[in-house]
Amino acid sequence: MSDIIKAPDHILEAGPFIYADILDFKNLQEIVVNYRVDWIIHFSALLSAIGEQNVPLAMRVNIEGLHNILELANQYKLKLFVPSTIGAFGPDSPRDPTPDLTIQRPRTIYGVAKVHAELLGEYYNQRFGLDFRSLRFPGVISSDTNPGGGTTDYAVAIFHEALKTGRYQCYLEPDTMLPMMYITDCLRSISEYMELPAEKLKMRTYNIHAMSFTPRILAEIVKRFVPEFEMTYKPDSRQKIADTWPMRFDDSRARADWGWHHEYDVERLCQVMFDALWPQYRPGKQRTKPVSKQ
Ligand SMILES: NC(=O)c1ccc[n+]([C@@H]2O[C@H](COP(=O)([O-])OP(=O)(O)OC[C@H]3O[C@@H](n4cnc5c(N)ncnc54)[C@H](O)[C@@H]3O)[C@@H](O)[C@H]2O)c1
Ligand SMILES: C[C@@H](O)[C@H](N)C(=O)O
Repeated sequence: MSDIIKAPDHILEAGPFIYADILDFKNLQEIVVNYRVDWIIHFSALLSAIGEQNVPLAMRVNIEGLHNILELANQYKLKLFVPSTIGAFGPDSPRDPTPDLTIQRPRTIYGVAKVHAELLGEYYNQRFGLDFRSLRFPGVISSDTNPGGGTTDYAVAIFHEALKTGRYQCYLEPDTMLPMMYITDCLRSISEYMELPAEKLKMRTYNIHAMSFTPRILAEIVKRFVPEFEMTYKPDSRQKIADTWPMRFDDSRARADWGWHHEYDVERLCQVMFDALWPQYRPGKQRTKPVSKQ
């Protein structure tokens, strides 16, 4: 694993970790040679909301960085995975559901860079035979890391705030529906997809889906675990982004072509998030049993 930031202890304990700046092509070459790299999983990016706050940096990291990674993968014949996103669609795309192949005119630099990555990766695949693979992910939810500056961050922050303060002020309107996925499904999708023989793939970029919910729906479930929880709403600039994104993803092609299936729905997601975060915020405090659905 690599990054330009210092890794927390649990990452250092999990395996080798090195500094790598995706904007430094020579250093990337050194790493590939010295560590005998044969696959690249290219996660580095500025997410949608933070990208709008610093467009020049987002262009460098998300576009120039991708160019380096593609060139590197092609030069050393590496297998390459680049995640895409619901953010690769825009207001002109069908939103409920959004199919794999449709109009893509995103309105964020993040989305524009992801469409660029999808197209360039597919071009390198056809032109040079590069084994480029991409999955378009919903908002990914995990208890391991803090939200990274995306439009879907509320669906992570809500769990921390519910346990920490019993309150959360949501920056999206209560009925804004977005596709989401639990991290375990996300990571499993990458490993299953990357292991597939190339002949199984009819496309190089697939939508994958797990669940869709609104802030209101999520707040109602959170309340079953933390009965005192209260959510208020104060939409900000992220609302404008969410309003242009898919509400539900049509992932039927991933399901048909290579057997994609999700295992976590919103109920199970809440269960695992509270299982993981409860001891951190309420150590020694008896876990309340979730109130069952009315
Ligand atoms: N989190 C989601 O909901 C989601 C959904 C769809 C797709 N994705 C994609 O998954 C990937 C990872 O997302 P995330 O949520 O972990 O984002 P994140 O913001 O948490 O992580 C991005 C990482 O990129 C690193 N980075 C920034 N500049 C760099 C540089 N010059 N060189 C090397 N590393 C650099 C940052 O230090 C950071 O650790 C992104 O490509 C994102 O588009 C994420
Ligand atoms: C959806 C995804 O790409 C990211 N979580 C964002 O909101 O920007």
